[in-house]
Parts: sequence; C-alpha cells; structure tokens
Amino acid sequence: MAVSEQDWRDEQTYVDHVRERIAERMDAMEVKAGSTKEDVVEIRRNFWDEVSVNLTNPDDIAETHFAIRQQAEVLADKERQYSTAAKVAKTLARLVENPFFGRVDFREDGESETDTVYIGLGSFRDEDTDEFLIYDWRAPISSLYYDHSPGRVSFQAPGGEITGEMEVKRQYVIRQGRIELMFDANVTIGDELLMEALGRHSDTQMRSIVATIQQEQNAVIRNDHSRMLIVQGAAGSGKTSAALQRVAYLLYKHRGTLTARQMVLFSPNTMFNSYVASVLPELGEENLEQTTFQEYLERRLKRHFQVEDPFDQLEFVLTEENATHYRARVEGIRYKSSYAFTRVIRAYCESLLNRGMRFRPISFRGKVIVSREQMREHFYSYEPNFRMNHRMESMRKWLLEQLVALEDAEKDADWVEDEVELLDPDDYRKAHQRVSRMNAHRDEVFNEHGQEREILGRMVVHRKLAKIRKRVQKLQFIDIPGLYRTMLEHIEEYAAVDDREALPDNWTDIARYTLEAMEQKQLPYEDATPYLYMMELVLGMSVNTSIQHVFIDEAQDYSRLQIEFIRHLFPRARMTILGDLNQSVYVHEPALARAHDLGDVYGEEHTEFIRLSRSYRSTFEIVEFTRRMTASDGEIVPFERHGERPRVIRTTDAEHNRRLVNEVRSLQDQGYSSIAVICKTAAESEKVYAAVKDDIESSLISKETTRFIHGIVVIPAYLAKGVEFDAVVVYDGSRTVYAHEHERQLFYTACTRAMHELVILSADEPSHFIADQPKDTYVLEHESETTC
Ligand SMILES: Nc1ncnc2c1ncn2[C@@H]1O[C@H](COP(=O)(O)OP(=O)(O)OP(=O)(O)O)[C@@H](O)[C@H]1O
Repeated sequence: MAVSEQDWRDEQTYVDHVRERIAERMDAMEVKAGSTKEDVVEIRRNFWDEVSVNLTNPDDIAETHFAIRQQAEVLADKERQYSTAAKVAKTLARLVENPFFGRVDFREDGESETDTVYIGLGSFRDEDTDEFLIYDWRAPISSLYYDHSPGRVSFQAPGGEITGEMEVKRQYVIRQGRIELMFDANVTIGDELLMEALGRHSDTQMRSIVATIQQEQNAVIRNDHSRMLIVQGAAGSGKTSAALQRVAYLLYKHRGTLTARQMVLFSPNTMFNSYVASVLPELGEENLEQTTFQEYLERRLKRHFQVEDPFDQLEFVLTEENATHYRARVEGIRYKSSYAFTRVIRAYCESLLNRGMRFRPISFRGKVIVSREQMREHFYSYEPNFRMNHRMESMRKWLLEQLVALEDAEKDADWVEDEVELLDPDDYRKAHQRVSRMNAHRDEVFNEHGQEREILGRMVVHRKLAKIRKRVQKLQFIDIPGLYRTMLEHIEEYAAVDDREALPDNWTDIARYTLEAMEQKQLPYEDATPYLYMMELVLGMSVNTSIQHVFIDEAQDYSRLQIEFIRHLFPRARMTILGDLNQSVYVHEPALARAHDLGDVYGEEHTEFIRLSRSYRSTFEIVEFTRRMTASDGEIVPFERHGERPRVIRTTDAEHNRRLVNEVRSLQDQGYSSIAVICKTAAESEKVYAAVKDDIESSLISKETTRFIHGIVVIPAYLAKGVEFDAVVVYDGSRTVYAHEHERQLFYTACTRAMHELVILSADEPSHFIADQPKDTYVLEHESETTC
C-alpha cells in the first residue's frame, strides 16, 4: 500500500525526535558511565586502605573478613552498574542509527484511543513523559507485528490475552537516521522488506532477521511452553536464524533469571560457530556457549581412545567403497544408531547386576592386592536389587578401605624404611608435631621415636598409593573397554527377541571392525556414543544442572541415542532441536526420521513439532530445481525472489578445471564475492584447490578450519552444511560422482548453499539427481557450445 508524502514527512519527524532523545540519553549515560568507571578504579586502587586488617585474635579475624567482604560487595555492585550501563550504551548506539523497523497502530477493545507502537532492537522510554518511544521486538505487544495483518488481532500479555483492532502495520528501512524505505503491509511481514533483505550479498557472518521474522518462525522464537521443541524445515527456511533469535527472546523474557551462560548450542563444526557468532551481539545479547557433540565425546573418551570424528567416518563411506569391510562398516553405522542397539546396551548393563561385570585388578609394587575374583565376589555379594550406582559407591568405599589396610600392613616394610630416610625435613617436622600433640595431655612417656617412625612409614605408603586411590575414586577398577568388547561379542544374548531381527546378518564382521580398532586404541565414530552411554550406565551419569536451554542445530546428524544422551547430560534443560532430513548426509539412522517417537523423550504433552516450509535462502529458480531432489518436495515452498535458472555444464575431463576457473571468474564479474566450489570429499577438495589456486585466489576449507572465510572457497559438501554463499559451483555433479542413493542428501546440501546462482559442472553424464529433474528447471550447456 502506498504511503503518502505527508506520512513520510511525519515519520521522518518522529525518527528525528526519537534520535534526539536517544542522543540526550547517550550523553547522560556517558557521564554516568564515566563516573561509575572512576568509582570502580578508585575502589580497586584503595581497596586495602578501606579495610583494616587485624589478625590478632579470632574476633579480629572475623571482623577483618567481614570488612573485606563488604568492600568486595561494594566493588562488585559498581562493576555490575558499569557493565549494565555499557550494555545500555551499546543498545542506544544501535538505536540512534536505526531506531525502529516496524510500527503497528493498535486499539484495544474497550479503549477509545489507538496506541502507536514503534518496534526496534530495544525499548526506549522517554523519562519525562514515561512514554515508550520504541518497543523491544521481543515485548509481548510486538508479536502483533509478526503474527498479524491489519484487522482483528490479539496477543498474549503476561496478564492474559489482549484483543483489539490493528489499524496500521508499517515497515521501514532506516539507515543512519534517514528513512530509506517505508510501506504499509497488509500480509504478514511485507515481501518488499524481505526481498530487500534476501537480495543482499552474503557475509562472513550470519545476520539477525528481527525486522522480517515470519509468522511461522515467530512461533519457534516465542514458544515458551514446550520442554522439547522439534523444528523440521527445508534448507534455508531459517532454522538457525529462528534458533538464535529464540535465544535472544528467551534472554529478554527471562531476564533476571536466565543468562547466556545457562544456554548451550550444539552445532555441526567450529567454522559454523564462527559464522553465527555475531548474531546475538548484534541483538545486544551475549553469546551462548557453542560446542559440537564431537568435542564432548573427545573430552570424555580421550583418556582411553582416539575417537574418530563424523567427517572421517563420512569420508570412509564416500571413498572406500572397495575396502573389504565396507559393507560391514556401513551396516554397522546404521545399526549402531538404531534404537534397537540402544535397547541392547540397556539390557546388557541390566544383566551386569547378575553376572559378567569386568574388573581390573589393583596391583601395588608388582603384587596384586585386590584381584578380579575378589572384586567380582564382593560385587555379587550385594542383594540382587541393589542398583548399579549404589554398588559402585559401595565398591569404591570397600576398595578405599582395602588401601587403608594396606598402609597399615606395609608401613614397616623394608622398602618403606629406605624411603623414610629420603623424606624431607619438613615431613619429619610434621611427624614430630603430630606426636607432640598426641602426647601433650598424657602423663606417661611414650616411645616418641617409634610413634614418629610409624607416622612417617604411613606417610610413605599413603603417598605411594595416591595414584591408585585416585583411580579407585574414579571407578577405574571397572574394565569398561572389556565390557564393551564382551557386549559386541555376545550381542545375541542381550538383544530382546523382538530386536534380534534388527541385528545385521554380518554382525561378526561388524564387531570385528570395532574390536580391531579398539586394539589400536581407536574408537570408530559409530561406537563412540554407544560406548559412552554404556560407560555412564555402569559408572553413573555425569550431569550439568546449570544449563537451562539446549539447542541442537543440524539435528538430522544426531541419532536418537545422542539426543537422549544430551537430555540426560542436562537434566534441567529445555531442548530445541532443529533439522532437515533432506540434509542427512551421514548414513546413520537420524532421530528425526522418527521424529514423532521423540515425543517419549520428555513425554508427548511436553513436546511440540513445528514445520518451516518456506525456503528463503535461495532464489525461486534454485529452490524449484533442488526441492524435487527430496522426498518432501511438496512441503518446500520457494520465496518469490527470482534469478537465473541453475546451469548444468557438461564438460570434458581435459577442459573441466579450465571451465571451473572461467565460471568462477564470470561470477566474480557479476559482482559476487562469496563463491564456493563445492566438492564431494576432502580429498577432491584438496585436488581441486591445488589445480586452481594459481588461477583464482581462493581458500581451502577443511575440518580444521575454525573461521568462516569470505571470498572464494573450495570446500567439501558436508562442511558447507549450515552456511551459505552468493554463488555455488558444484565441482562435478556427474553420475560417476553422485551415483548412490545415500549421496542424494549430500548433493542436495551442496546445491542448497547457493543464494543467487548455482552452476553444476559435470565431467560425465549428469547424475540422475539432476537428470530426473524437469528439464525446464535448469539449463543444460555443453562445453563445446559454450567455451569462451
Ligand atoms: N525471516 C527472514 N528474514 C530475512 N532473512 C531470512 C529470514 N529467514 C531466513 N532468512 C535468511 O535465509 C537464509 C537461511 O537461513 P538459515 O541459515 O537460518 O536457514 P536454515 O534453515 O538453518 O538453513 P539450512 O538448514 O540450509 O542450513 C539466511 O541468509 C537468513 O538470513
């Protein structure tokens, strides 16, 4: 709807007025922040002058302690004031540039006056009139802007639902205080503004989307009742964006009780972390902790094994087809990610209460002091219904007692005698003091020398046993690798009758692959979570109770067991999982494949599913081409932003790399600066990079890359997951490269990274993932016809 010239003038006047008030506040804040900072410096400098330290007697000590605490509290309070002021100052600096992006005029039922609500990145209240000149985009009333068109509307306020009439919904693009675009929208968030946002070139960092959040995304962002929120959405439908704006929303809604440190995001790789790191700071919030599941596995298992990462596992699947154990391994990966295998692990651990627990003997100076048999006997002397965690606690206690008994038994041994001679004078002094204290109130004269000798002897043995004690404390007397091995070797005994069918025929080969790797102190990725799960069931779950919200992005990469594992790890947390089955590049069974079964992780009533079907990243033409590669093409809706149709270029081996260089150059000439040459594997990426690096300035991305790099990159498809580029050149989309069904998702992921242009080179006949598409969704060129 057109906006009149008078409206433009009025709105600009309002912008000017708001900016003036913000600027005044900024000046005032600067003065205040300056004086708070001076206070902080002053208190730090004079900290000890303000505290009188007197340690003469217990009363003085207590008084000194109290004075220090009081002074530390004053300092902490000032520091808090300063950091709050700094945060407000940052928000004001953002608001002065771009005070708001939306407006709704709302008349609440029963009221005669219409409120004009301007919506921006943060709230701003005029302190003289007590009027909100800008509302934070996360305020309850702001949801009107995201959820409704003008007409009858309602929103949820803390006190309940508020209904009324929305008379105007207006959107703005304001840069450095000038309104550049403005229009009235009558359908959700007007396409013009979104078009403007999506038409821009990509960046090294993801941007916030607050001005153009769509209704379906808003449902994800503001969902505050589900314990588990499962978001499934097409490539480019804004899952990651919605997740990050959701973090900002939750931090706003629960300010005072929730901090960024109580939230954690599991992401696909460290490069992705750097890509999304600027969104929350842009929204005026601190970043939440970001990690990868692999980091967690390695942290827990590195003492025992070198844990394979998912990328190496995938490289194996994509490149080692001729290996003798290929089929066994691929089937093993699938089976071990299934829920049937999780049940086997549980059944096995349950059976250990009756038999089969494996122990490591405890030896000291080459002599077994507690044998496996003794431990086994003790372990199985408990009542059968004595649970595993209680047994472990009792075993630990019992073994520590054995060590104390050993101190007693060994203290007079000859080797101890020798070691006593070598003790420090300080140890002698300590032993002497102890003896004096012991004898202080006794009338008889004791053999003080003998007493000291005994203390010193115990000291020697106690110290020698330190390592063993630590191992006992950590329950390292349980042979976890041995247990896992036994479970693999005798799996049929533990698979319930219903689950036996799920067991692959070639299980012996599958087990052998893992056992051989374990011999080499390596753990295949498909075994890492099952192994850790079994370990936790036996030794007790480690938990982190401070985390309140867990976000899992690219959730299609997780098995059901991994999701459950995370749930146990953070027992107090709510979980938001976001994924796209069409991008399941790994061969394991993704938990999302049976998303509705995930309802029982927290219970159906606490679980909600949301589907995002609009795809925003790529042009209409790219989405039309890619969506049919998936099984859910009907659920993927392109956004009406048009561009060129994808081009498939049939090359020859001899001309392939030259054509690649020409294509990249031509894309650069069209003004695209972020261009990805997407290869199938790391090995292919290395080869391509070596071949073209002298002709085009580019960077090779590997799993070790930690920063998202702008410019031209050569990258394996699986590492490009989650990120995007202005233009994508798929290095070789021929049928010899993308031949198998399990490579469909990889190919789809590669193609859907493109925002504006997609080019696919093909050194042979194009893959059937391309050939099966309707011919009018892409342009097929032949090298001979188009060589420039
Ligand atoms: N409401 C929106 N307004 C503006 N841009 C949006 C919106 N939603 C998504 N986008 C843009 O679309 C692109 C894709 O978003 P995002 O990466 O969040 O999608 P995704 O679903 O996580 O994608 P994928 O699964 O393919 O990694 C980003 O450039 C993002 O900024």
